[in-house]
Amino acid sequence: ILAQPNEKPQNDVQVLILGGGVAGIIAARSLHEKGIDNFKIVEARDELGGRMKAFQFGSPGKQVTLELGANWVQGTQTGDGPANPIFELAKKHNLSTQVSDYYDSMTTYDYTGAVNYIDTFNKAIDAYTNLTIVGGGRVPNALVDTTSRTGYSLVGVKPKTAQELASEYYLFDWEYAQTPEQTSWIASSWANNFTYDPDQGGFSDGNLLSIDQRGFAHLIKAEGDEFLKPEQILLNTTVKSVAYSAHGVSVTSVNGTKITADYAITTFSLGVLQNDDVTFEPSLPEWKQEAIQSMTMATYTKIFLQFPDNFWFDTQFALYADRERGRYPVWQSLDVKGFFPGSGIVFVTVTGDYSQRIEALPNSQVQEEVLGVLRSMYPNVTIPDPIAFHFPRWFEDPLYRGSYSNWPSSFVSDHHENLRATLQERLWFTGEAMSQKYFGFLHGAYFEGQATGNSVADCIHKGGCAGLPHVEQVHNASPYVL
Ligand SMILES: Cc1cc2nc3c(=O)[nH]c(=O)nc-3n(C[C@H](O)[C@H](O)[C@H](O)COP(=O)(O)OP(=O)(O)OC[C@H]3O[C@@H](n4cnc5c(N)ncnc54)[C@H](O)[C@@H]3O)c2cc1C
Repeated sequence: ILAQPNEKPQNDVQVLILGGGVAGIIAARSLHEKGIDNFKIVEARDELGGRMKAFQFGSPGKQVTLELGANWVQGTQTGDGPANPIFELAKKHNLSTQVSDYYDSMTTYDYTGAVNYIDTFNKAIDAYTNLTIVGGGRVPNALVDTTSRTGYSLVGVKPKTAQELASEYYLFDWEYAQTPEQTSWIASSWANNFTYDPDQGGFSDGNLLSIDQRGFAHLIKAEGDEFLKPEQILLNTTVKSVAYSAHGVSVTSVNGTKITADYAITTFSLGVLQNDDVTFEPSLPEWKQEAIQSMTMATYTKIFLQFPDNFWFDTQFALYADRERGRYPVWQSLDVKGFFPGSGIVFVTVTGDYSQRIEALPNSQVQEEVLGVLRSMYPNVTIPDPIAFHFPRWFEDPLYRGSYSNWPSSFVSDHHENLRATLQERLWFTGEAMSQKYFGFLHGAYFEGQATGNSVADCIHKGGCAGLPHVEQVHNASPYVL
């Protein structure tokens, strides 16, 4: 039977929220707060939280709950200034955290062993601060973006030695998960200033590490428990395709379930969108694809080791300067006061291309390389085999394809607008990668989820809306002329 021309098709729900991470849950909360409860969150995994993902680590009897993904509340609050909403959720849900002392609890090493180069390290802190101030200062003058490497050079910083390069790495790559060459000067300065610099509208320069044994994701799960009903959550359901038109959306899962809705909000990571892990019908327009492929999905990898006994530094952090920049550089002890004393756990972080490299290797080879670095750091200690060893492969994981987004200097404001833009007035895009000020961060996912949830609710209340606009073609400010 053909539908009558004016008959409005009945959809299963008003809004489908695709993905149950921070952005999805906060989008749902915003809908709920505006009186829209006819929504469903569709999540591939068996739990909510997304990239807030805990696991049990350690040999039997010595196990601790640690975080494979997000671990820090980055920027908290200064006085009664703006607060990081993740900090507020951590307080509200009594999350157990510890102050992470990035700058003053540091021991330095290079490939010859323990070497004190704290002076070099402190100079790198000043260089980075200067980089972000001058980078932010380009915005009011409408100066063109460049890479952060260009920025460093323009503020007179040209690291050369292994110790200088490791110090730079700690300030830069360890945050953005990519090199200064791969990263926008303006966008990285903004992300830094709006998060860490209260003088620029940021929260604070404090960082809290979650040590909560319910997992860091407890804060977002507990928030969800306050308003989500069981019928609003569909777990263990991997979305395969999303069909969209001016009349609504239809979502099909890998096991064939089909759900229709008036609106859909996708929260898939940038990596998932880039890799066609979910397909769209019709395929995404050229301007949307250009935006998706022009932003970068970076990777940040924590490699966990547990030893029978602690033989290492007694600070929270250690920096290792290899001959090769980015080779197992940032070490963090959890076997330290306030964290998990007696646990025998230490972890090392790699990022960017180095993360992709180790994901392609067998665990045994990565373990050997890491032990080799420890032997360089401690030439006089006989390093035993670890009793537990683990690292996640975020880049290979088809639900993420990396850890968080990073903004390259070729990604311009119009691309950013197009990344967020609505399709056919029905299909909305949100998540950390869509945040202009806080891409990469949990609070970026939060603010984007909130903004999208509010916009979709307003749209429904108005009986429809155009959604967020796009730019059909992204042009150079002044064209190339032959
Ligand atoms: C290793 C690592 C360290 C980090 N450290 C920090 C930190 O210390 N502090 C900080 O602020 N941020 C950190 N981040 C970033 C932070 O975790 C993210 O910005 C944030 O969690 C993103 O939330 P989201 O809702 O946008 O995306 P996601 O959490 O990715 O949510 C999307 C959801 O979609 C689901 N999904 C994907 N594909 C499908 C499909 N086909 N069908 C159904 N569901 C699907 C996923 O399972 C996921 O639950 C880190 C991330 C990683 C990976």
